[in-house]
Amino acid sequence: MNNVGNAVTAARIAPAAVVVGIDGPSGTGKSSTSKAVAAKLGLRYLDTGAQYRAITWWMLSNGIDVNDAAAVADAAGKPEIVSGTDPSAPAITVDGADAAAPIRTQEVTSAVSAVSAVPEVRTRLTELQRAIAAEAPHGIVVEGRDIGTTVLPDADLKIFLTASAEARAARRSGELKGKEATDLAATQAALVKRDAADSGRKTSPLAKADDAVEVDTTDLTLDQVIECVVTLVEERRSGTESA
Ligand SMILES: Nc1ncnc2c1ncn2[C@@H]1O[C@H](COP(=O)(O)OP(=O)(O)OP(=O)(O)O)[C@@H](O)[C@H]1O
Ligand SMILES: Nc1ccn([C@H]2C[C@H](O)[C@@H](COP(=O)(O)O)O2)c(=O)n1
Repeated sequence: MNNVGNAVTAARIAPAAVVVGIDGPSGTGKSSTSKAVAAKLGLRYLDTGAQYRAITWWMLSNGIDVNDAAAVADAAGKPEIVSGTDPSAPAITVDGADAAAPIRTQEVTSAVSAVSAVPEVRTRLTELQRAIAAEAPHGIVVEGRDIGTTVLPDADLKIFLTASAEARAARRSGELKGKEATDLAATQAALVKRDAADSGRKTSPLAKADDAVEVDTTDLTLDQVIECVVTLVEERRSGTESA
């Protein structure tokens, strides 16, 4: 076969790039599911929550009052945030410094909803997220709170994960065991409070897109959720699913 023939065959065989948005409240399994689905399907992966955490960490490290929306807005353009998109080794740097560990502290978790509610922060990160998604050669799984509604409204597939507050708190407590005291009721209260703040803000709140597929993960294992999403992506790619 000549070069033109090879190129035509390759184009027929290679699946088109696919863009998947996965949203949902905290602890529903977005990160675990997104990473696994991306790895299985050879797609890139973007954790937009890590970006909101990174900008929050920068604000705290630079003495910005995170409850002063005007101060946060003024500083929103200053930090340089770089996200890796390898699902097996997600990375994030702020001004060249590795931010993977510091963005997971309780201090950042408590402050992130206030910083995320500032429109200038959202505009900046939304632009960054769209640019990263546009550059993914075979497609990408992007997880967050507003991917289906705002960041990538034309995504090929939108998933909205849910789970009961009890199940989510139990999952989180399992993660914390041995590291911090695990008070299930306090963990659940903190989750519910952060969800309320994220759902209640004016600019691109946590919400299910009208055309998203809702998956309740309360009684599903992580493997079952991953399998479900992989099947939905494959159906979407082959055009066999009902719209
Ligand atoms: N279906 C499931 N069954 C049991 N445990 C799960 C399930 N899905 C995820 N988990 C576990 O729950 C914890 C939270 O999952 P994960 O971090 O993926 O959630 P998330 O939605 O990304 O949370 P956040 O928005 O707070 O980052 C992890 O320890 C993960 O292993
Ligand atoms: N698209 C997004 C992603 C995240 N956020 C905010 C709201 C969350 O509470 C916070 C941390 O996210 P997590 O690491 O828990 O996924 O970031 C948002 O507003 N929009």
